[in-house]
Amino acid sequence: MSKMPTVAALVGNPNAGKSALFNALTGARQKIANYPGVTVERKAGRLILPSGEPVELVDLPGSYGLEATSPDEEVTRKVIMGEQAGQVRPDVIVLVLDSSNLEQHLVFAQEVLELGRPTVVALNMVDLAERDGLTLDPAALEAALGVPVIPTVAVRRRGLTELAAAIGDARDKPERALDAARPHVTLPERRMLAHQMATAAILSETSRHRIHARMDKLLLHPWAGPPILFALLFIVFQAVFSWATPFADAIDGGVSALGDLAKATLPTSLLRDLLTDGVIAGVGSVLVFLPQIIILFFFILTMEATGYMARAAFLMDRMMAGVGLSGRSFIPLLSSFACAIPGIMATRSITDPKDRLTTILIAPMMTCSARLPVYAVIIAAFIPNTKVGPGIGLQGLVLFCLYVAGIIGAMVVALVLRRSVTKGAASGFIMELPKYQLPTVKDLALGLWQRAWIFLRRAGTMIFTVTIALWILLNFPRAEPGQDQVNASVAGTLANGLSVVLEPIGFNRDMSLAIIPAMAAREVAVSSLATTYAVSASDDEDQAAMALGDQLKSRWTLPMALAFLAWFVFAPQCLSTIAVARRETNGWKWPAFMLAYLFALAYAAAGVTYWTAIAAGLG
Ligand SMILES: Nc1nc2c(ncn2[C@@H]2O[C@H](COP(=O)(O)OP(=O)(O)OP(=O)(O)O)[C@@H](O)[C@H]2O)c(=O)[nH]1
Ligand SMILES: [Mg+2]
Repeated sequence: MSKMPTVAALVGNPNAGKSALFNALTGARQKIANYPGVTVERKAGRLILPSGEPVELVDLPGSYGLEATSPDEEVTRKVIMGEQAGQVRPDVIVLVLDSSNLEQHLVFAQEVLELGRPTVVALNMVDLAERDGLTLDPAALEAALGVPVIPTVAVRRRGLTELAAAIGDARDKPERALDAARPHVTLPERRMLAHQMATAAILSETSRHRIHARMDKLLLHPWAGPPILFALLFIVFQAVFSWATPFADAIDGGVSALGDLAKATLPTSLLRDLLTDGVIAGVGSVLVFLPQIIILFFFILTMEATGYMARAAFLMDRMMAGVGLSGRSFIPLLSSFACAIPGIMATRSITDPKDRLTTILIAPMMTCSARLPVYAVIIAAFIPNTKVGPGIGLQGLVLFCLYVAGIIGAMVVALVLRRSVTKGAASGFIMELPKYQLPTVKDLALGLWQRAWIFLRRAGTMIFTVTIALWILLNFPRAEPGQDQVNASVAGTLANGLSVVLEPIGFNRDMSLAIIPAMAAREVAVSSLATTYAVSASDDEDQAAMALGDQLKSRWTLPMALAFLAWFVFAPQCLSTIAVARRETNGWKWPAFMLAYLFALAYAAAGVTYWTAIAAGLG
């Protein structure tokens, strides 16, 4: 009797080791081509069973579920269902699981097994599980899954003969009958089941592995996990203020000493003013925030290195799903806390185009580190350094709230966008969780140094240039005697024009002036305020001696300051972000949309803040 050769397909999560198994099982007998109509590679090869019979083995792209979210996953689903052009339906499914990530891989495994097709499980990477201190019991897993489970180490060719034999046996078995009346299983239920099966399959475990598993149990707990994450972030923002103070004071002292030295040694001239009011006052006012930036990144890098960050993404997945996004958006959004540019670039890992677009559009609302100096200078000047509870400073609390305001704003916008301009179904998401690790001092120091260097380079180039340009625009044309220099200048004229629009939301001339150069880099808002006040006070020795914070206090009211903060939570301040958004979305349409909606939000937020504060009697 002649019949078609048996077809078996390798199915599993990404990185389960499917391709490694495929190579080991088929050796050089491979054919690579594209599936018709898509750019997904079709890899097929010949596997010889122990009986000598040939089997066509197909290597499929990794997948997290049968509800496909990317072209790759779509091919995998279609091949399994027998719907893919150019591929007959496989007779046997070889489900590849990573033993060291068993619980996560068992989620998709359940979906595949529910199809009731002849299936063999390759429990791959048992070497890695053992390295992590975990010994699994294939028999227990076999009992739980109801199909043969063969331990393998693809890269060392362990278990291959057994796997081939099991494929042959499975082919000869009838399809498993399924209970048709079984209710639909939800993703959380699958996760729960996966957890139970994975736990039951553990034969022995070292104490370290057990501790890590316990940590996961707590940190990833659906109720306990989010408050822990929240508390941790809260501590971070408290630390940004309280730890940085002595260092910031030292830098501040150094900068003013340098300014005094320049004033004392150089003859009075416009050039001396450029050096003291422009360069030293402007760049110095931004430099003061180096300690806070370093502290913020110390926490971010530590969370990454220890493996906690991926777990935070995992926790956030459910919340993100609530606004129509997935955990895949979490890492890009989190990177946007450093800077929206790498954040927007990181959205390339999001497979669904509408998910990706939404993530790009909301990324600028994550508080980037360049906004920290603006927040910090205003908070330090207007929010009293008092305690609102044991160990909780009001200043850190306000900073925390500003970050949260950005996040909530982003989530609301995502929700609205996903129901309107970027409508589409939400994609499920499961992520590999890295091992817990202690961060090495060397990596941490290197990471911090890189961040500090980026900040210093910006201060030395972009902020330096913009500050000088602004100083020139503030000093020319020269004022008549008795007239305010800033009002007479080009910059002042521009700002006075702009403040007609911004006055209703509480902005004065100097605030309007500050947000123009801040389009280059947000920190420049601080340096331009410093430069503006240095220029306008240079005739008055008493005023000139005042620190920026005192200047702000004497010229702004509390509602104005709060409105300025609210503006910076939402405003699309930096041109590089717009440029990256253009590049990543291939056109001006979406960046233009982003600019428009962010400006509208910023205007509304500042206005509401201002008038609420006035109504509350804060002014
Ligand atoms: N230590 C060890 N490494 C393995 C084993 N199997 C695969 N690997 C390695 O794991 C990595 C991922 O393996 P792949 O075969 O590319 O995984 P895949 O399932 O084809 O991944 P996708 O094609 O992305 O879905 C590679 O670096 C392999 O060398 C194993 O049993 N033990
Ligand atoms: Mg592969």
